[in-house]
Amino acid sequence: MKLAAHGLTIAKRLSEVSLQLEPGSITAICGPNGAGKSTLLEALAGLLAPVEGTVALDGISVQIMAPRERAQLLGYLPQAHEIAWDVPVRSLVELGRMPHGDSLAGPVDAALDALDIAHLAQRRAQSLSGGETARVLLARVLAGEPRWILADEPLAALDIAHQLALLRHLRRAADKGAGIVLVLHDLAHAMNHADRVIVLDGGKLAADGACENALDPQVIERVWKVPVRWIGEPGHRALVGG
Ligand SMILES: Nc1ncnc2c1ncn2[C@@H]1O[C@H](COP(=O)(O)OP(=O)(O)OP(=O)(O)O)[C@@H](O)[C@H]1O
Repeated sequence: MKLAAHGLTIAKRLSEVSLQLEPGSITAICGPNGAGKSTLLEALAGLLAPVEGTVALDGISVQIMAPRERAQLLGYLPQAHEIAWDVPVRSLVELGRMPHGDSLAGPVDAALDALDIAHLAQRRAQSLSGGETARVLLARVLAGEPRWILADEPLAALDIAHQLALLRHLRRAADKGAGIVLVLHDLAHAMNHADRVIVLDGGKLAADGACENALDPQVIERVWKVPVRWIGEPGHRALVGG
């Protein structure tokens, strides 16, 4: 099930972005602040109407899909990690099952385990730390077992151990056929863990391809305006100032 954007234009935010995303892989969307990353992700999730262009899942516009069907297929984690309801963590994660009309224990337990929050299941949601909140909201997305996971900065509030555990989990989901699309500021995580990187700059595609090419130091210097170089081995690279 392919997710494709065609000539996607959103006034002053995105300009003629076209791309086809493949299931079974991890795609990172990178770019400086204000480049349009969250806008692109929201549009891919069908939550933002484009001025021009289309977003389609296997040729069917995500805009015209019934919200319930769309939510079964596309799991979206927004950038703002806020929980409005002070309900127990487990109930919140169970909300991820809403598109399916059930609260099946299997996927809920799997999501709690994947995000290492099973021990928090009975805690009130608003008593959690920032990183715990982020993991709970991501667990809600995973509990819905969507075909696509679209997550805006899912690693931002997480410590390094939970970042790496989440990346391993997303890789396993991709290996089982899910399409994973992550907005990432950490270019080293993108380099080491994505199959493909899309670089946005000023609402336009600045690079799109294999990590080594899309995050070439020349691209980074052009887009982020900082001289850098990669050190370390493939899969374990670190970015340092050039
Ligand atoms: N609702 C909105 N109405 C008008 N402009 C918006 C709106 N939301 C975002 N923008 C603008 O669109 C541009 C792209 O925003 P977007 O949030 O997609 O960027 P981003 O790449 O995700 O940035 P960041 O790294 O800072 O999160 C920015 O200039 C932003 O100010």
